[in-house]
Amino acid sequence: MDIKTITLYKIKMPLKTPFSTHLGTVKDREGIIIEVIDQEGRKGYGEGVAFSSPWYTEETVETSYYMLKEFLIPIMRNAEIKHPSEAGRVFDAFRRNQMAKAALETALWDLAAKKEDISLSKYIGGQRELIPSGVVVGAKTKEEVRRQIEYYLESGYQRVKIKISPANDYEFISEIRRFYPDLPIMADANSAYSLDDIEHLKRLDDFGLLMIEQPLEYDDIVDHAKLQKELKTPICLDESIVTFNDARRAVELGSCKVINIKIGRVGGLGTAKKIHDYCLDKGIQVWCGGMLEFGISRAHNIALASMEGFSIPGDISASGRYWEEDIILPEVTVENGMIKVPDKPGIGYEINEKRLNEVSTSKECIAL
Ligand SMILES: O=C(O)CCC(=O)c1ccccc1C(=O)O
Ligand SMILES: [Mg+2]
Repeated sequence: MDIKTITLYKIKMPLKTPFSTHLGTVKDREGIIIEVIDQEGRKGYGEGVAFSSPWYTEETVETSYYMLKEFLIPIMRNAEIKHPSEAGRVFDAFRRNQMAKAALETALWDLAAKKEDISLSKYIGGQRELIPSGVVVGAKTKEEVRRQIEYYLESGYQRVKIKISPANDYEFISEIRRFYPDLPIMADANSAYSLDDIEHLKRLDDFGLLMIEQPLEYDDIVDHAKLQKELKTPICLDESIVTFNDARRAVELGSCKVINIKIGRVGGLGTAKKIHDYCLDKGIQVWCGGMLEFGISRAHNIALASMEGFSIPGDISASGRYWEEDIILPEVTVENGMIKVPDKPGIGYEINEKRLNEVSTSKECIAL
């Protein structure tokens, strides 16, 4: 792809409001921004979505940075990648580290679409011009949950996801149902339950949740299959799906009825597309997950969610949901619950250079 240089930025930005799950609270978001430049001066952007500590997956900002610098960028010197769809196979010479791989791979997709002078959405076969948006509430009290939901509904969001655990699930969801009997809600447990909680989880069936996300262990597909047989509420897998074969096996086992696709978690847009195509064929619903991301990953998510199978509103909210000022221009906005898919080349957003520099804690340019 004639790459000349790859620049890695580490950035850090405070969230507008802290985001809590039963696993902890995120106040400041650190991440990696990648800029690839080709011989003709075209620029492609990717974002590393690992967190500062390994609470969601085993990767961190520092481990993905290390992987990028020591292995993924060096292997590009020998591999001669002609199209971004080949990058996944090249990077799979190294085990896992999906978020590091996705950060670089998505930058190549942006660049390749820009070379063809079409939007990334069109480039990957997306069809939607508008995508439905959803918002996630990660709050500590039911009052906070109610206040946030009221605010987001006024802002036009039409689907709400709530973070739950055995300590607050019934309290939070019954409170929401009391005020919003018909609101489409989903609940994300981030592995807060075990099979011992089957009776407890059955009580949630009465609330008519769209789905419950990742109730059991982060690497499980066997116990989820047992649980799905007992629950009316559809199970959606997030953490358990890290590769295409994870998705295939989970579907074959009946571990879930829905899959949350995150580009970072599955190692890139190539695998994300492949999981989408497979699920569309098998009648498994998919939607696009979120990682409290900055604008570049948000833009990649929008392109992905423009594909046919993404019929359920994803965790793709406006830039302003998390940031005082994002690193892209224009920022992502939500109108009547929908996000407009950009039609400009590549990800379709410009980089807000001033903001990027303001929030950068380091910058390193590597020649290829
Ligand atoms: O709005 C978003 O970006 C996020 C949502 C979210 O639920 C999440 C945020 C950070 C880590 C994991 C998850 C998750 O989907 O489990
Ligand atoms: Mg989740």
